[in-house]
Amino acid sequence: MASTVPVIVFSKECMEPGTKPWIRACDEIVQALEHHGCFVAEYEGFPRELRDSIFGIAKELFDLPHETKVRSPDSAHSKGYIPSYPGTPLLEGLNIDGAEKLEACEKFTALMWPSGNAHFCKTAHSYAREIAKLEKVVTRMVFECYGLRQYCDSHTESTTYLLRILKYKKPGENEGNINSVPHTDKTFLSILYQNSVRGLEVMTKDGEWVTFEPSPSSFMVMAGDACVGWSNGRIKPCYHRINVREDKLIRYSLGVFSYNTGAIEIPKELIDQDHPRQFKSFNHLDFLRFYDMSQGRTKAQCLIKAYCGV
Ligand SMILES: O=C(O)CCC(=O)C(=O)O
Ligand SMILES: [Fe+2]
Repeated sequence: MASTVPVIVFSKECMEPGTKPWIRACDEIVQALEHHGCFVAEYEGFPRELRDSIFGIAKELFDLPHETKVRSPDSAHSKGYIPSYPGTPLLEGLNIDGAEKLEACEKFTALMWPSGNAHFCKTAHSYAREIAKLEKVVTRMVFECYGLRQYCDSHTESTTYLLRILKYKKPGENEGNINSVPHTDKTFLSILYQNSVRGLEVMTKDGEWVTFEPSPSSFMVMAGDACVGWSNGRIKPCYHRINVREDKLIRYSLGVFSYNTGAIEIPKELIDQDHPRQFKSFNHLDFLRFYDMSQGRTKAQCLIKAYCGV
């Protein structure tokens, strides 16, 4: 039988800490992350105005001339402009680092539109904040499920978010489809949202590739390498790739990636006889520098063991 990725409904009640639906969701999320490294969040409260406007601002952004897009600061770990490369001619991406903060969105908008674009700025910022809110709920549920509520606030306070906006162009006559290298993200958690053009595939525990079925309220939540390390290996990394087969339309995808700006300690509560320590404590941003220095395809693999495994 084909594998499936668990779907978890985030109703209004379920987002209220301590309610029965909350407690049930905590359990389901940890089960999903331990087995598959991912789950689909059906986020019922995702605001309609964002559903209606988010892909419009993505289009507006990529429609800007190349000379404008390259103004985006090109810093480390794929945080600047990702132009279409010869190897991946159909992919283009732009990143807003710290997009949960209004100033970061304002700065980015001013670079792209020196005469201003308030609609872009407001929409990108509201989107990043909304998904950061969802990420915080998921994170708190994971901490609570493991009995680690006392560590959650300091973790959340030192979390920052990168908003990545991606465009996969339709292939021309003699161009093949897009098929990216399977990889894990170097994040704590990644939350992906996309338009109706399928393309995201995640590997389930049975080693099968499962295609994410997009819908206006569906988000793919994936564990990144930092979450694997923090959980002492209980949570699995999520291998994923992009395989766009629908060649008639443009695929837009938005990623909200969480990173911790401080040290990540492996909670002592997650280390016992059955789960001996697998990782040393690590600094997430130093881990990203290690990723930047790693070579070629090894970068795509789950690197946390190589970085701080014991
Ligand atoms: O296009 C997507 O939906 C995902 C892109 C991705 O995996 C990444 O940016 O790490
Ligand atoms: Fe990814």
